[in-house]
Amino acid sequence: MRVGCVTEIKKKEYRVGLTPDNAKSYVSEGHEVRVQKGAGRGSGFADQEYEAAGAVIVEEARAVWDWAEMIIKVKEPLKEEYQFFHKGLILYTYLHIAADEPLMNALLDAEVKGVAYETLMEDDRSLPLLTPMSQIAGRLSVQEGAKYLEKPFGGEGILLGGVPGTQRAKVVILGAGTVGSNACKIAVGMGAYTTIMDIDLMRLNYLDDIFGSRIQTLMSTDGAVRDALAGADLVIGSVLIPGKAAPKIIKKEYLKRMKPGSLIVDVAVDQGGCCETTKMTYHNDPVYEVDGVVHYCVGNMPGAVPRTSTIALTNATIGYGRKIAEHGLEEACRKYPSLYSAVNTYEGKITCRAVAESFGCSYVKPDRLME
Ligand SMILES: NC(=O)C1=CN([C@@H]2O[C@H](COP(=O)(O)OP(=O)(O)OC[C@H]3O[C@@H](n4cnc5c(N)ncnc54)[C@H](O)[C@@H]3O)[C@@H](O)[C@H]2O)C=CC1
Ligand SMILES: CC(=O)C(=O)O
Repeated sequence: MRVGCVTEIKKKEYRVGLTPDNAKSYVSEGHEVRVQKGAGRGSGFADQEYEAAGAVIVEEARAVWDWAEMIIKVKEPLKEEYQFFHKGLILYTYLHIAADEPLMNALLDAEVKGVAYETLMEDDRSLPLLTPMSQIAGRLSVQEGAKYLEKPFGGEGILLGGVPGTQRAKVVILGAGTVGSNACKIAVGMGAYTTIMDIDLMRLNYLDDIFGSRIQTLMSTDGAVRDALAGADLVIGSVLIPGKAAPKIIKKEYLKRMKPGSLIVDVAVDQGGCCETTKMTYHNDPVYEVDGVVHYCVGNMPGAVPRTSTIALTNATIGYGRKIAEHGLEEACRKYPSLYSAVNTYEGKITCRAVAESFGCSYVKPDRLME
């Protein structure tokens, strides 16, 4: 298969979809690999390393997109990239279509086979291609939260762990999955008074077993969320219903009950955000204020630590990518059926139920189209 990797063009995105080691794996299995010049630089990988691995470096993005049968990326394509879509192209990347109708339409119009990292679900309901970035974003959410609670950065000026004789900061984490549990680990480690909420009691049981009395677990109901926000210094939004737009569990009216200078880090912004006042921000200008509450809503948080993130992401994506390259998407799905869950668009149809439900559109099971 002809496998291509392009430079990410999202603002301050330094990750890359393919490392030189990954390129070597594809080449050694008989595939051809093209990489856009400089694609790996932000993650510390030089063009020469890709060449040594057997990849061909080309100057222009178009020379990769037009040639490739499969493009391996990190972030959802931006509007400038839609012109490169072509029929039958396998696009293996984060797509987050439920929050991006123009992208959905562009993929359907061009009949791209959109294989989304974030919806690939294994039999045990794990999300192996989302997990590594969620681990990173969860840990970063508290790190960034600590920074933007500092007065010079617009926050209320509270230290997460406090010092003897002062109040610790109150951290409320909404969603106890991968982002939430990683945020919890760091918040507890920094000495914050930490509450974590979910609708899944099993997740709360699990975290209670791990952290014991160092955390407060709470069932996430509308009233409990509203009350928890009232005393919070740092709120982390980490809810997910895979493939769907995030539920808006932080209502605008609740902000009025929050402390001036408190902070919401809405990690779920890539699925549209779990707060009614969330708007996507970027690393170069990550925060804004609504009703005195600071919002941090960066949709590519792991892009801030690209060396760690690229390696963590590609450790997970390479295995499925090699299966697709070896067998083609259709045969790979038949042999490894969990791959069907990643196919969001195919032959101009939406093939992910949750995405279709988010837009009230019809949905076709991908295996029916691939018969
Ligand atoms: N902004 C960024 O850079 C990044 C964003 N993310 C996003 O973070 C979000 C969370 O991802 P993961 O932790 O991996 O998902 P996950 O599936 O591991 O956890 C989500 C949790 O949310 C819970 N949940 C669903 N509805 C809820 C509600 N109404 N109240 C409370 N909890 C609720 C679920 O039960 C689940 O435990 C996703 O949208 C993901 O795409 C992930 C990585 C980077
Ligand atoms: C999950 C995702 O969209 C990211 O890591 O940027």
